[in-house]
Amino acid sequence: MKKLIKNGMIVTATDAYTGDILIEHGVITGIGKELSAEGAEMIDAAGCYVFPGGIDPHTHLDMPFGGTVTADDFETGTIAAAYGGTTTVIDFCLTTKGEPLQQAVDVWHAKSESRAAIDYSFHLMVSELNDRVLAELPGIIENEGITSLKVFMAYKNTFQADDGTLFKTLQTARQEGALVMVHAENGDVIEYLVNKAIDEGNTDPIYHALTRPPELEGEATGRAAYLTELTDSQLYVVHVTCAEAAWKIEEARKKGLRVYGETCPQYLTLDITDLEKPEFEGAKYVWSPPLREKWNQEELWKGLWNGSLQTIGSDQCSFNFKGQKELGRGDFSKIPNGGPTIEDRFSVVYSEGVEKGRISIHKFVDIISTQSAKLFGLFPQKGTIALGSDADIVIFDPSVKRTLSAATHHMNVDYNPFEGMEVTGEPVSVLVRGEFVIRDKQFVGAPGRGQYLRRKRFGDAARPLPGKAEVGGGV
Ligand SMILES: NC(=O)NCCC(=O)O
Ligand SMILES: [Zn+2]
Ligand SMILES: [Zn+2]
Repeated sequence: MKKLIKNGMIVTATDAYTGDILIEHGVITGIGKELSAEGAEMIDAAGCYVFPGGIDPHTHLDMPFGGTVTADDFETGTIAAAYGGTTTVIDFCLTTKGEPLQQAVDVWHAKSESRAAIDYSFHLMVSELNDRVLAELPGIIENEGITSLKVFMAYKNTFQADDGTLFKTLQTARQEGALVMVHAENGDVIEYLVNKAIDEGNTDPIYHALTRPPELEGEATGRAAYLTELTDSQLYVVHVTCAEAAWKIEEARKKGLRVYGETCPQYLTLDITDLEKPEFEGAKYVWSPPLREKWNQEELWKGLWNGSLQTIGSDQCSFNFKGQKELGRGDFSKIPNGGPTIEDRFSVVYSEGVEKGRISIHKFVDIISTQSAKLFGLFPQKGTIALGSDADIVIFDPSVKRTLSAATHHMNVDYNPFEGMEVTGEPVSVLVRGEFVIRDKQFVGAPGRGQYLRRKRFGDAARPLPGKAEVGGGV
């Protein structure tokens, strides 16, 4: 059925104007003033912003980690994401050494296809790059449309790959048009510091942060950037937490390298003192890389504003406090790393960023949606409000004031790291491909309605040609 969203303030990464949006067959077919369309359902957006749906480029749903599995799967995670204004997620498909890549991808399809309530895609983890993987990878990129590869430089003895693997992944990505993503921390030195701390009886959650100092994130970020330069490839550094890493990305970009950075709402708002909360509550704030000293937050905001950081990922990786985070009582290294942030990513960044005057509303749209669509080969199908784009839309009321809490969130987890935070603004209704998923703050979608997205290769639209149908992927 046709829909007409009337009188909202339409905001993209570049424009803001009051107008109407016509939706037919899931895509935007009209944008203008005082549009009318026979038989269309009218949706009043007066007093609200009308944003492109949020794109979360970094989630871990239904993921095994640290001897347990994340509390949110593709059903609960994507429903919570939709409540929060996110209409697409890109999740990390894990691989293990020796396993055919297609088998790993099939496992991720099985986790998601009947469960996802919003659209989704996968990045592929590269744990080794031998002849077998080299032979299989081009087919996965082409057939699955998985055009981003993830290399962990930390988590020794589990996910960590060596520098040779990172180097070969960058080379392959250059040839195949893929974007290499790195978790940038020096895993070898961290392993040494963690063992030393435990041996010395330093087992509380705060030691998670103290054994992963910012220099080790900056060092790994710089190393990855040099390898990117050497291979003339492209690099995306996930979850940047600190000035040391942000400055390395800035330096690489000044050299003209294709190096990009993501940060997360938790690094913009929470800090290392949260790990000192009593009664083991500090475990709720264990992420890798860890929360940093507060002054880093303004450096991250500056990086977003000046363009050295491009995107905001949630790094959703939820574990219950009871029974999961508690696995690390008496040994911080056994606390499952990660937290529940998929739902509040959009509103925390809007409220702390736009409402507090740190970024413009266009920059907000850019970092919460548009840049992820561009970097990960989804633009302009996703990431903007334009003729022909999917009607992934958030109707957002900027006048609402509310308090974030586990008591009211929709994630399948028993705490919220932003508990008690006052935010301004709330997604009222959210549409994915023209269908309501959230209507008047209620979930009206269904698990399984989300579609898997095959993505374009990195930089495919660096120069779109007139007469060719497809554009997108350009940055
Ligand atoms: N970030 C985190 O602590 N957990 C999720 C896994 C990862 O992204 O490193
Ligand atoms: Zn990571
Ligand atoms: Zn992650």
